[in-house]
Amino acid sequence: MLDTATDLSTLLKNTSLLRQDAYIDGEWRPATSGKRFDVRNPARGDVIASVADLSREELATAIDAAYDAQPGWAAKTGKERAKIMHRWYELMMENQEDLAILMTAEQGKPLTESRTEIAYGAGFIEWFAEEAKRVYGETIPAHQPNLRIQVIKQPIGVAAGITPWNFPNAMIARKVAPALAAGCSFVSRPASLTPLSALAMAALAEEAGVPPGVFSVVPTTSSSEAGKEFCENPKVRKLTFTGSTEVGRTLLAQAADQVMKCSMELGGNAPFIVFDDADLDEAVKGAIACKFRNNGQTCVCANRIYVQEGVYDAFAAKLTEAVKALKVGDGLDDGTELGPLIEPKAIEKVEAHLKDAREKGGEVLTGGRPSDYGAQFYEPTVVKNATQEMMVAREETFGPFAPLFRFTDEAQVIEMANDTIFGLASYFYAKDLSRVTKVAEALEYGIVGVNTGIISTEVAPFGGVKQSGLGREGSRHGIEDYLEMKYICTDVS
Ligand SMILES: NC(=O)C1=CN([C@@H]2O[C@H](COP(=O)(O)OP(=O)(O)OC[C@H]3O[C@@H](n4cnc5c(N)ncnc54)[C@H](OP(=O)(O)O)[C@@H]3O)[C@@H](O)[C@H]2O)C=CC1
Ligand SMILES: O=C(O)[C@H](O)CS(=O)(=O)O
Repeated sequence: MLDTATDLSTLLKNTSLLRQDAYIDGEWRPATSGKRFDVRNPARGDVIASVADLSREELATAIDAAYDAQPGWAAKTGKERAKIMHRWYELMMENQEDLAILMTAEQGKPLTESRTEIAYGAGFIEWFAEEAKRVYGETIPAHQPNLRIQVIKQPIGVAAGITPWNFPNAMIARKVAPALAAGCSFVSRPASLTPLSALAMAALAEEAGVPPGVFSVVPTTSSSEAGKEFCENPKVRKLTFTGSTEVGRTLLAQAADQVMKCSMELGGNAPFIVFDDADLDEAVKGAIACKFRNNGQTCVCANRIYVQEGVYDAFAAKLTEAVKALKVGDGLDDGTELGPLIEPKAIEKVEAHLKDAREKGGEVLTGGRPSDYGAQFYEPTVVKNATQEMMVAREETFGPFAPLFRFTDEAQVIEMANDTIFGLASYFYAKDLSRVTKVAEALEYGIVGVNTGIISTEVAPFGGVKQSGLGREGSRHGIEDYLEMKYICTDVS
């Protein structure tokens, strides 16, 4: 259990990872105003840190530093950037346990999940360290004998990132890694609920030899001011955001004035489909992993579970039994599988979706109430007889609420699954090869998990279609969003 910043540092082997000042241009700085904001442990609500609360003007100084440092960073060879990034990766993994403790302390997820996220985030730094060496151009046979045509790729310049509280390390790593690999500099504004992970990443980047100004972390509670500075400052050429579609729309509108290149990883409403030829035990395991990872607080969590008529009752019974066995508790305690939700409004959203489902015919099979464990805890919940008319079919729950919908055939379930403005992740369990091929092609989503509930990896292109976002993160594609393509036409006559 945690109750003060002092307690948090006593849990760490490397206490230098607990940083509470901003990291700008290679220096650790308090806000000039002296303002600070509290970071609380969501399991008990106790204050565990007090972090510098920067002004918009101070964010501008970080952008100035990024602008000044970027040419020197881009002038290094890809191999030189890769060497520094590899060292950063190594330091993240050497400090994995302390980074995981910091993450669980501020975000609440079980330590096992925090450890996994640190490896996932570090994996992006390792992956893009290698990609730094492979930013290839091309030559094109010219349309006239006296001309030579080249295409080269160059870093876009200063990139700015705004990230959410649910993956406080990996969402930053997924952006800063391709940016630095491409030769860009990066200013990171973490969620005010979870700044400690970002600041610890900066401490390790500094130790790894990332030059001053190339990577800065600017905590502030003025999120809208941060967004405006990033969108309006002419030195920023790239905005990358992960969070809700609502905020994504705001940022895209703000970035339009400068025609700024944007990457958007936004909201989702993932369908999880169980066909009558599925392995039901495997489907239950996949549903548990997909629905309850991070306590349902991920944009790729199953939000709607569709089960074919012939196996509905059997699947509902098996899933309910497995959900009842999930252990709710403090993320720092061994064996915890479901930690707290991040803040009171998250509890309110789960309660709203449950109330609406009950009013529209839903029947609770397990859970359906806050947990006695503590104010921010909720019993994992399964509801049967869910319908498309319910709120959960339109909105992301972002919590431990699993609604079971019935369907009869492929055409019907594909229509229901695609009936949403979102298009990030989708999942289905089936064995028939023809069915698997046709359904995977028919689902209007950027990501399709087939007979698996976990799709997150740095090696694949992560991103959504429709109103779930723009661009892809991870994979060999992820670096393209931080590069500009230049076409050179030379008359050699
Ligand atoms: N596609 C994806 O990969 C992901 C999508 N999401 C989606 O985000 C939502 C939950 O995450 P949540 O963090 O609440 O999402 P929000 O969109 O509310 O917040 C995301 C980040 O944006 C900041 N922010 C909020 N308002 C503004 C603004 N006007 N201008 C600039 N920045 C702003 C927040 O700051 P602060 O919190 O300090 O106010 C936070 O750092 C869900 O809809 C979820 O699906 C979340 C994670 C990943
Ligand atoms: O914030 C999220 O939900 C992440 O994008 C999901 S994942 O990348 O960790 O799967």
